[in-house]
Amino acid sequence: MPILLDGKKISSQIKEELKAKVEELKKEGGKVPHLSAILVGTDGASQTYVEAKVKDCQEIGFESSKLLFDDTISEAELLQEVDKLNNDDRVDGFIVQLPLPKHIDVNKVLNAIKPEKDVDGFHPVNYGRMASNLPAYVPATPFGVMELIKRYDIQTKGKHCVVVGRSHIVGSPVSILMGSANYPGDATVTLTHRFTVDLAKYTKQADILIVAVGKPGLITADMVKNNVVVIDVGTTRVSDSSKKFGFSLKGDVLFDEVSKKATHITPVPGGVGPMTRAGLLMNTWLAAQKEIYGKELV
Ligand SMILES: Nc1nc(=O)c2c([nH]1)NC[C@@H]1CN(c3ccc(C(=O)N[C@@H](CCC(=O)O)C(=O)O)cc3)C=[N+]21
Repeated sequence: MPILLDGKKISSQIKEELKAKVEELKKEGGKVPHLSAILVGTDGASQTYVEAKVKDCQEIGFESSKLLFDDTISEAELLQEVDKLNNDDRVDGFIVQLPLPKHIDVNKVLNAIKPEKDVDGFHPVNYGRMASNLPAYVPATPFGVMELIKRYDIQTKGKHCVVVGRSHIVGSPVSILMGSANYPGDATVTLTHRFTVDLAKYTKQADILIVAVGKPGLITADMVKNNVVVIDVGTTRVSDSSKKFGFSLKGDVLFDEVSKKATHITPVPGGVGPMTRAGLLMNTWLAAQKEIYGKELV
């Protein structure tokens, strides 16, 4: 049986570590980190995620706040709210929960966030710094993937890492990080996406397979080789009447069959999802300590 990459356990460890740091900081009379979230509309998954973030903050002693807006809010009004948070000294970092309603230009909103407070790491300045191997906020999900690899001591140097999905939030940054001159990194990276012809041809070559598409069951056992490390970033809600809330979470990988060939694999739920939340907390800590931007000119 493969080793389960237990994101729930590792994220709890990270939260304990941050909690200890907050307690230390309080003793020294320092300012407690404050994370804020903007949520537009009533998308179920987004609400759940923002609630979870508030709970995480409470658990480790961070301050948090959420700003809720109707999905009729105009782009101009939302940009004003972003600016308020940019200029609010009490707030160390904030996120604008995605997706946004169609009438709002996502890039305009993300670009309006001060890079110093962009704890999601979605601003082009943070993306560019990350790609240049400069201090930057790494987006929460890529952070979670890297941290799982690190804490399970998985070797990446010289390995063939195949990434499926090229989103700006997961696939692209993960491919940059895995190919970078760091640990985790130093891998040979293949980035595949919706126009890749014969996906299986590539996934079969993977020593490390990272899948971030959002299509349940995309990766089957015949698409991987033996002894592969599998990281499944997909968390799609699929209706399931046997479940309390009427849905279950499904990854992009058919866990039961693929796990038979893997040395390490993430479960869904309980894999990358909780690590994403830990990544956001970590970035908020870095923002409050001014670790990324405080000590140099941007
Ligand atoms: N500005 C912004 N930043 C984000 O980071 C962001 C976003 N918008 N929009 C939506 C996606 C999705 N996302 C998840 C976070 C945690 C879990 C998570 O904790 N999942 C748990 C299960 C949670 C449950 O039971 O529903 C798990 O996989 O075990 C999942 C998905 C963050 N996102």
